[in-house]
Amino acid sequence: MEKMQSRLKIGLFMNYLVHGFALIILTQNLIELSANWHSNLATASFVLSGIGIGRLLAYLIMGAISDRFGRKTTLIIGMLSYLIFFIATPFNHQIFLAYLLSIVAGISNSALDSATYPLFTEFNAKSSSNNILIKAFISIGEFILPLMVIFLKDNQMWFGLSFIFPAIILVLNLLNLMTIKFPHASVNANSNLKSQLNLNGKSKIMATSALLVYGYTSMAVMIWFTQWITIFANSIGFNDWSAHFLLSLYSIGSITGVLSSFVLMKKFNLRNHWLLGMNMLATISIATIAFSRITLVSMIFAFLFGFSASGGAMQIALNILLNIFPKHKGIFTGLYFIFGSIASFTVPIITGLLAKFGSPQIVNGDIIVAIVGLISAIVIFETVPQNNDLEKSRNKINNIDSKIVRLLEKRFKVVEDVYAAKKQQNIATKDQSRENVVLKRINEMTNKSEIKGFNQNIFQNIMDNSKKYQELLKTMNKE
Ligand SMILES: O=C(O)C(=O)C[C@]1(C(=O)O)C=C[C@@H](O)C=C1
Repeated sequence: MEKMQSRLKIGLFMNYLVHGFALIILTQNLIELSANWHSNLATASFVLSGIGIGRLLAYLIMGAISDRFGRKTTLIIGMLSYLIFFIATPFNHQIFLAYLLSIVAGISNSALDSATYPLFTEFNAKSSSNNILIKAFISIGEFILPLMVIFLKDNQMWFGLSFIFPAIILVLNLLNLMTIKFPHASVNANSNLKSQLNLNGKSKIMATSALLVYGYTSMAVMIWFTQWITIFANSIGFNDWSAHFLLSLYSIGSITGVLSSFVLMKKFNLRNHWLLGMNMLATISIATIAFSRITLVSMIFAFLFGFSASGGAMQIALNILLNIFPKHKGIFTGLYFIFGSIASFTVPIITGLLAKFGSPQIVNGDIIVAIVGLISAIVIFETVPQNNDLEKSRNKINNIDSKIVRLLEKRFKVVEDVYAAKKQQNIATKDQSRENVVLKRINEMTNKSEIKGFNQNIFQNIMDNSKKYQELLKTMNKE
C-alpha cells in the first residue's frame, strides 16, 4: 500500500513536470511551428489563446466528471489528451488543427487539475500539502524545456523531439498509473463527506467568495509581475542585466517559498496564518519595488515577492476551499481555476490598457491587485477556522483503522487454517488455555499500564468473534 502510494504520488508529480513543458512549449518553438503552419509569428501566437479557451470550456465539465466518475478516469482523460497534443503538434501543418490541438492541451490541463488536487486531499491527513509541491514540478518542467530546445537547435536536431520527450514520459506514466488502485474518495481518510469546518451559511458564502476572488488575484498578481517587471526596471534606469535578473530572483524566491510552505504545512497547524502572512509580504514587496527604485532593494524584494506571491499560497487557498466542499472537490477545483484562467485572459488586456500611462502605472496596478488579494486573505482568515486538531486526529485514526482492518482480515484468514486443522483432528473450537496465552502476551506487549486492560478486552472480543467465525464455517461446510 505504501509503495502504491509513492508510485501514485510520483506519477501525479510527473504529470505536472509534463504540464510545465506544455505551458511554454508552443512559445519556445514558435518560429519552427509558424513555418509549419505557413503563417507569420503574430498569427501563430494567436494559437496560444486556444489553451486558455480549452481550460475555460473544460474546467467545470472535468470537475463534474472527476466527482462523478472518479479521479483515475479524469486523470487518464487528461493524460491521453495531452499525449494527442504532444504527438500531433510537431507533425501538423494546418493552423486550424493547431488551434484545435491547443484547445485539447487546455482540456488536458483542466482534467489533470480536477483530478490531482482533490486526490491529494484524499490520501491522508498530511497529503494535501503535496498540492503545494505541484507548483515546484511545474517550475522544473518550465526550467528544463528551454534548455532542451536550445540543445536541439545547437545540434541541428529536429525541434519536434522536444514534444516527443514529454510524450514518452506520458506513455510510461500512463502504464504506471493505470496499474495502480486509487484511494476511493468516499471511504478514504479525510474525505468525510461532511465538511468539518462547520461554517454557518453567511460565513460559508463570505469565505467561498473570498476564496474565488483569491483564485483570480493570486494568479493575476504573478502574471502581472512576470510580464512587466523587466520593462518597468528598464524604464526607471536599471541596467539591462539587473532588469532581467529581477525575474530570476523572483523564480528562486518562488521555489524557496513553495518548499517552505510544503514543510510548514506538513509540520504545523498554521495554514490560515501562513496565507495571511504571505499576502502581507507580497503586498509590501510589490509596493517596495514600485517606490524604492534602488537596485539592491528591488532585488531583495523581487526574491521576497516570488517567495510570497508565488510560493504556494494559491494552492493553500484551494485546499481550504476543498475543505469547505468535500463532496464536490472536482467541481470546486474547476471553479477556482476558472477564476485563475480569467486572470490569465484579462491581465494582458488590462496591463495593455495601462501601458498608455507608462510602466510605473502598470506596477501600481499590481499593488492594487495585491491589496485585493490581501483583503480576501483577511476575510478567509476571519471566517474560516484553522484546520482544527479534531479533524487532524480523526484523519490519523482513519489511517490507523484502515491498517487494523487489513490486519484483522489477515488474522481471520489464518483462523480459517486453524479451523481446517481442528476439523481434521476433531478438536473443539474453544481453547481456553490458548486464549490465556494470547491474553498474557497482549498484557506483556502493551507498554502503557493504563491501557493493558483495554487491549485485553479488545483481544478477548477478537477471539470471541474468531470462534463465531469458526462456527459459521462449520455450518457453511455442512450445507
Ligand atoms: O488458536 C486456536 O485454537 C483458535 O481457534 C484461534 C483463537 C484465536 O482467535 O486466537 C480462537 C479461539 C480459541 O479459543 C483460541 C484462539
